[in-house]
Amino acid sequence: MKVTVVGAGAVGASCAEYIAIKNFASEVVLLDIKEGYAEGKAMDLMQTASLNGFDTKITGSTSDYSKTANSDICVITSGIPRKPGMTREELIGINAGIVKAVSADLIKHSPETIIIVVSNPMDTMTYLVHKTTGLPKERIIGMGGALDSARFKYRLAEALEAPISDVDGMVIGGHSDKGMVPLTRLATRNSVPVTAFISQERLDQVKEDTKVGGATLTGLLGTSAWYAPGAAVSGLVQAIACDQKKIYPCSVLLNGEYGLSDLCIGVPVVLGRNGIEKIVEIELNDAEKAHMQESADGVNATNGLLEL
Ligand SMILES: NC(=O)C1=CN([C@@H]2O[C@H](COP(=O)(O)OP(=O)(O)OC[C@H]3O[C@@H](n4cnc5c(N)ncnc54)[C@H](O)[C@@H]3O)[C@@H](O)[C@H]2O)C=CC1
Ligand SMILES: O=C([O-])CC(=O)C(=O)O
Repeated sequence: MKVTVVGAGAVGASCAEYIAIKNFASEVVLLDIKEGYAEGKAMDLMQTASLNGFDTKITGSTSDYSKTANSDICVITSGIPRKPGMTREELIGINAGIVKAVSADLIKHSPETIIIVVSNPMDTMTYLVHKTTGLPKERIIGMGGALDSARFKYRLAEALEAPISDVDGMVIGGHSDKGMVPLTRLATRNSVPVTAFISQERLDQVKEDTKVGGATLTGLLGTSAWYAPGAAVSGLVQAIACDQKKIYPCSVLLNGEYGLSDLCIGVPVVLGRNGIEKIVEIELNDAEKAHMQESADGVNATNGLLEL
């Protein structure tokens, strides 16, 4: 199993590290445009192999896509991150050109690959990859919901004063400060609805804290987060590589599911060796449907800024 990660910055390197530590891939190629940077990150990570007990071979490349040839999975993290006070959508001007060029270079050398898009604004970048590569829709996956759901569970556990392993919940919708739809109605603590333990008011606070999870970290760090994003990507990569058939909310091209078409937005999917093996349709209530439609309107507005 060969995995390429484009962008050896904060998220790309974290993602490569978690993939390696989980020890399921034979090879990870890190590629970056900055001379020597990916090679340096790869060497540093390889020097953790004997300490962390993995056999994955990590190599680096400066813009040489021949090194990525025949990758089973390619992850795109190249592009600029936001700074405090910015929205993800403001990154479109620079990141669209990068994502378009990178995805074209990747499929030239790995025509059968599955692409995972991370660069922001992620739902729109995922849509761009669909529009410009023509890869089958099962093989283009945007990562956002896995991360947002992890943050939701963190906030739920905090509010419930419960261990995170006792908590389950999912965030669908767009990966944006306003567009996320944390499904509080379906969140549980060990199969018991969380509303049995906390007030609606506290749950609403959990929902709001989840939606601004990325912005909160950007305010604290001065740039956006990387540990949980890297871990979330590694989860998707592992689900595909190991044919786990796990359900993760991912940004995928919809064709009528959830009453939406011609956009990529977060919905639960089954991930396996073929990429997106099934889109899971949950029965939403009226408020959730309205929130999902608002979220889709936001994603469509950003998609409208693309020069296709
Ligand atoms: N979807 C999600 O949940 C998340 C998305 N992100 C996004 O991921 C992206 C990367 O974030 P960070 O790693 O923190 O940024 P970073 O600045 O640390 O790393 C980005 C890397 O991309 C490289 N790069 C730029 N243009 C390139 C090109 N044409 N080819 C190859 N490499 C190129 C840069 O040299 C840099 O090393 C940002 O757009 C950020 O908003 C970050 C966290 C979560
Ligand atoms: O907040 C950002 O800009 C990066 C990101 O998508 C996240 O951490 O959720």
